[in-house]
Amino acid sequence: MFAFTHKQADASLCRYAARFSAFGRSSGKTLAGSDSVRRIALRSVCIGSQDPTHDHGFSERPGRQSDRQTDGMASIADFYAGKNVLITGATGFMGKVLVEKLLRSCPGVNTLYILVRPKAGQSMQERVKDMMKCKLFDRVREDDPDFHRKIVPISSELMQPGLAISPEDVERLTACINVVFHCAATIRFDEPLKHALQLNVIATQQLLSLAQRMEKLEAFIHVSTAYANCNRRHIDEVIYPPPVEPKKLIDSLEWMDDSIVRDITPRLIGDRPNTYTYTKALAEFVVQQESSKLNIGIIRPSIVGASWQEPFPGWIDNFNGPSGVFIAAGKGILRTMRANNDAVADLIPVDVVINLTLAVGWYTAVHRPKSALVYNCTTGGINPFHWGEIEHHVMSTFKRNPLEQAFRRPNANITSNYLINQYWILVSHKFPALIYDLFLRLSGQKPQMMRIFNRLHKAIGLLEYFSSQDWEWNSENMNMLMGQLSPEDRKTFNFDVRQLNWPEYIENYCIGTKKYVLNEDMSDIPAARQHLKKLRNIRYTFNTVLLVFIWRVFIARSQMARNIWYFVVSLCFKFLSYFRASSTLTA
Ligand SMILES: CCCCCCCCCCCCCCCCCCCC(=O)SCCNC(=O)CCNC(=O)[C@H](O)C(C)(C)COP(=O)(O)OP(=O)(O)OC[C@H]1O[C@@H](n2cnc3c(N)ncnc32)[C@H](O)[C@@H]1OP(=O)(O)O
Ligand SMILES: NC(=O)C1=CN([C@@H]2O[C@H](COP(=O)(O)OP(=O)(O)OC[C@H]3O[C@@H](n4cnc5c(N)ncnc54)[C@H](OP(=O)(O)O)[C@@H]3O)[C@@H](O)[C@H]2O)C=CC1
Repeated sequence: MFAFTHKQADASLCRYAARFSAFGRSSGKTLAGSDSVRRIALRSVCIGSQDPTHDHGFSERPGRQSDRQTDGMASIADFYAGKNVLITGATGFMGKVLVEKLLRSCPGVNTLYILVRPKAGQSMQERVKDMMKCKLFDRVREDDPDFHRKIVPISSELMQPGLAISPEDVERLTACINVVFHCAATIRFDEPLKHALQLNVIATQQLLSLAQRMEKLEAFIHVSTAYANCNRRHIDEVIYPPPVEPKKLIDSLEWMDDSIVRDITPRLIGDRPNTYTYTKALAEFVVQQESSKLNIGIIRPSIVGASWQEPFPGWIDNFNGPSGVFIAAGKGILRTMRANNDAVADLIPVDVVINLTLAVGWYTAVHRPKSALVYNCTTGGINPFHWGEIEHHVMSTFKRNPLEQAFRRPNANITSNYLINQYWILVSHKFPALIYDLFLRLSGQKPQMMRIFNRLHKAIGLLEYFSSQDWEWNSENMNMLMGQLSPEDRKTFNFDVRQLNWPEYIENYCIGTKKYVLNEDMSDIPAARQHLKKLRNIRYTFNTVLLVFIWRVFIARSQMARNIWYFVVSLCFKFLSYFRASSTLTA
């Protein structure tokens, strides 16, 4: 808990943020990367931590709400009616689905304030305009063509002190916001620690400080990840002690230059696979520290995939997690990957996560649990499906609905054996890439396949940790919440994954990657099939040429190879004659 006032907290966080922004520019003035410095650095940040908290009591928090609703069974849409909602990460994958669902299923919602930054040469307004044109919003557009009037973008760069929100906007938000959904984060697995800390932890801290100043705030919902504690096998709905006290880490990294931080990062993150899961765990702790002052809910989704039902099946807009793997396999580029066939593939559809998130917003505001409630949002313990089954359904879907301009016919296999995987990487990835690049060179083009494979191997390498083992998540709070919903809300905000039909979901997911990520037209499938036939003919021709070449090099030149060849051929011939004779006899 912070022992100082909100204003002081803000000032101190702004200082951290300002110092962090200066890090990249200050490398010349900081200490050199000697071993002793690294040791001191590590010692200064590795400290003991607290006990887990799991308090399900409910409390009154005086002075937080002006127009509180107390009827636990009131509908979720009714709760959001007239409310002002603040959303971070609204331009991201999950944020967009959250905005869409709020507009569609809670038509009475007053205003959605979304924190957006200018990016890639586009102003904040242009980005929001583009976002609202997205196909995802088709159903909302049909219901209310004027829906954009409810969306108010607020310029904000979360990496900056005070989140770079103007004083006028701060005033506006603190006066009217009822519910906050914090979705923004860097989800890259290779993010430098300082950057991940700045966005996932410090920005969260700053948002919490802002939230404390919101006069009408009823709930603060933080989106975490089920893998924040992936160093444990069994994960309960509690906030585990952080690997390090966030404030100490922030203070310690302050004086280190980027190269030292890079060197000590593996020691700091310890048994976590990347800076993403590490900083998300720290963020949970930071959020928990505010739970005596705010009504807080924490959602922990596992691997978020395409939509299951809403607004339509298979909606997806990025290459993250399994989507990139499915696409690479469908394009015939990815042929092998390390994954455990029998491990649970804990995918969760994005619409399920968003339905749960909105329900948690409602429940947290209405019931005000005494401490932050954590909701593990996973499928493995309820309706398990395995990577081996996923492989089968992905391959079968892409064979029936091929992607355009595939590199080879889709035929990917997963294996948990390192050596077998390395063998197939050599034979099925590197060798064809070399041949293709040779062909490109000879035809006067720039070679590119080897570069693509190197990037693919880097990406796959970062995912293997998650596809090679499984975890057990307790999801009591998700079940408890389901029991709290009215039958109507259970339908409108469905997060009951027992009803999920995996083969159908995976098929829609793969088709979704084709339609919405690659923007391919379903009417071009016959041409894509023709292309696969052409690839099959190229393969047959290539194999025949290879066989003739081997025959010329070895068989025609060596008596011993010729003898072995005749022996094998006569053996085959004898077998054939034997089977033909025995089948004639039985007939
Ligand atoms: C064998 C086949 C059968 C299938 C069955 C088996 C499947 C096993 C699948 C296993 C999946 C396991 C997934 C586990 C995930 C655990 C998740 C934990 C949950 C979470 O909380 S967070 C969400 C997950 N986060 C991520 O997935 C992020 C991972 N990505 C990264 O960290 C970086 O993107 C990466 C991989 C380091 C690459 O970085 P970089 O090289 O810098 O590239 P960019 O990201 O900048 O992308 C550049 C450009 O390329 C496009 N892109 C990215 N990936 C692909 C791809 N696979 N194919 C084609 N194109 C791709 C990307 O969109 C960018 O395009 P722009 O136009 O935007 O420039
Ligand atoms: N996808 C998944 O599989 C899972 C995701 N999660 C969690 O869900 C949340 C949302 O993830 P997802 O939607 O997939 O992620 P995305 O990467 O799609 O979206 C991230 C969002 O954060 C915003 N953001 C990032 N950096 C900044 C910044 N410096 N200033 C302002 N905004 C910024 C992005 O804005 P911009 O468009 O400007 O970049 C974007 O809106 C995250 O908290 C993530 O940890 C949890 C489990 C699984």
